[in-house]
Amino acid sequence: MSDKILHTANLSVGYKDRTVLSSLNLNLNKGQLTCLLGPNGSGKSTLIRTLAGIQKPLLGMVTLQGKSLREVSPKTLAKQLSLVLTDRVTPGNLTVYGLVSLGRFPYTTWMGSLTGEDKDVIQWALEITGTMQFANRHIGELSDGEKQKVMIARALAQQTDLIILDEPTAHLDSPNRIEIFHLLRELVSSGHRAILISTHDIDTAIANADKLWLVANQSISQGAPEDLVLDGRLEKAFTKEGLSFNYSLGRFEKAINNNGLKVLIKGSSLSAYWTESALRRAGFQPVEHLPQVTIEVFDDGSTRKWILNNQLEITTIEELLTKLNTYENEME
Ligand SMILES: Nc1ncnc2c1ncn2[C@@H]1O[C@H](COP(=O)(O)OP(=O)(O)OP(=O)(O)O)[C@@H](O)[C@H]1O
Repeated sequence: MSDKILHTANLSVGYKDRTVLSSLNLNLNKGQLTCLLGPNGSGKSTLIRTLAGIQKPLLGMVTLQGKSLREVSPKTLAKQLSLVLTDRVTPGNLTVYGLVSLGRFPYTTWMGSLTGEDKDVIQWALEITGTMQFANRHIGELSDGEKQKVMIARALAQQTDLIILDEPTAHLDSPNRIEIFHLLRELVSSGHRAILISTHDIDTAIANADKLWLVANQSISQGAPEDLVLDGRLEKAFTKEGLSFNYSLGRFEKAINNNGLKVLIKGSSLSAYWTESALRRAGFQPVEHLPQVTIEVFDDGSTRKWILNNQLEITTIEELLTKLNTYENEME
């Protein structure tokens, strides 16, 4: 049995008089969480709609479980692929339980009655997504984060090996975003599912995805996040957005024309990491050579201190930044 759940061959996607992405030879594999990253308007939703069979390819083809998507009946498709579209309006008068049970539609009879097995699956979907506690509430009464988890529960109730989510973490706060990514990781860890999500959350995607699909030059580069970081493809894809990738902190930052004080940070503890983060935010330049100021960071797990230019002892990052500002002003 192949590990490939979905495959595209020379696929082009777009609209009648406009190709958005082309030459796409992509794979979604079992046991993998893939994140689709790209700037606004680069074609993520267009690709997702094409992979889900909602929109026709302009060229090439999509293969799902070894069969061309064109030949898969709607009922079979619903047993193989579930789709979560963030901005789709969900009827507020449905209860959470009612919405999640809609996920069982490919399996129920024409009368739509739920069997014991259907009910077990719904129960599992509610439990794993942590939405059981509000099963009887109406969708309209939920927060965005809760609603998003319910939409994922509905997709899970559909029991498909492929789940595609278009921006599932848009509108969510940081803890909820992390929780959703954590849930998606748990879902792929069972080994038989593949999950594709499109997101603007680059840092969380780098930390959690097994693979990235990176929109660049009207096509897509794919690879492990770390490979795309190290060979510079990730940074290149976002340079137009005015972002630069900070390789030591592993995250994107707004590219600034930085003429701040050059600072050498000595130390490799967690405190050194956060010192660098604070210094960059404040406009100082962490450097390896020819510093104007040297900071030694000490951290033995219980006490932290910073020694500025081998003399001045400082106990908080806030105080350190104040001292560096004073130092910089004196030098001008
Ligand atoms: N129905 C349509 N007809 C023609 N062009 C369209 C249509 N829908 C979207 N487009 C265009 O296709 C391009 C890709 O749009 P798409 O929505 O796929 O991008 P996206 O990467 O999902 O964007 P975002 O991150 O902003 O959601 C855009 O230039 C958009 O204007």
